[in-house]
Amino acid sequence: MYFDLPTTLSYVRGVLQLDGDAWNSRIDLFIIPDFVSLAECGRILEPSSIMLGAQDTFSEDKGAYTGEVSPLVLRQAGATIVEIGHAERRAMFGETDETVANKAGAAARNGLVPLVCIGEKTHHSVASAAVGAAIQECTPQVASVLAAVPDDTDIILAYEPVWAIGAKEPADADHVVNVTTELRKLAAGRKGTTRIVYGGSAGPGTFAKIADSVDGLFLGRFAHDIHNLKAVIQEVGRASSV
Ligand SMILES: O=C(CO)COP(=O)(O)O
Repeated sequence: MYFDLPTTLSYVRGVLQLDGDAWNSRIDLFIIPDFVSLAECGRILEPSSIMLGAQDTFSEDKGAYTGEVSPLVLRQAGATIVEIGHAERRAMFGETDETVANKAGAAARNGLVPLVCIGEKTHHSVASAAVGAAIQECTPQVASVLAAVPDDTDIILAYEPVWAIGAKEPADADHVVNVTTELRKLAAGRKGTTRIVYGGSAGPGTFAKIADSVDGLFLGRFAHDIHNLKAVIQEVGRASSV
């Protein structure tokens, strides 16, 4: 909800026009606009390989759930990804691990890639304690989702420590590496791909330091400026080609 409708559409057109060499075929880019803008964004992005996502979904496909948004309709409207359980949904709208898991199952049932946000609420000042506490808090968030989706579903886990969202700086690289390395083990042996992206004040310089343990970034405010977005994509391209 940072953008209004015209701003979203002009932003998406701008991303489409980014220089062709801003990213290479090894980088997947997704944009996740609000529900109302989604279908029009899909039409704009159609000629490109940029993926479209929704910011939430309901857990049922059809029925008496006035005001909710069906994962079936999201798929029909052009979404291929759906974000679930963002920290704001959990904090302000009462979403629990169970709600999130049900939504992830609904996304998978409809052929959408669930992009599930996980992350600890607070940050301990002692680094070693912070890692252990984060793993403890995130483990049930991940486990409940893995139990709710078929084993061959491709999923994305967005590790977003709540305290690092909307902050001045991203989480410390060592913290991200240590936590995501452990969380990745929970998905070992799955048939589907499990990608982990980092979010929370991510920007220039964030990816290179954590590239060994994460597959990408989930950019918020920093990406609102297309030039910033382009700079980060180029940086990710450099870091992932070495
Ligand atoms: O919540 C986020 C992405 O979902 C991160 O937002 P910021 O990068 O603005 O902190």
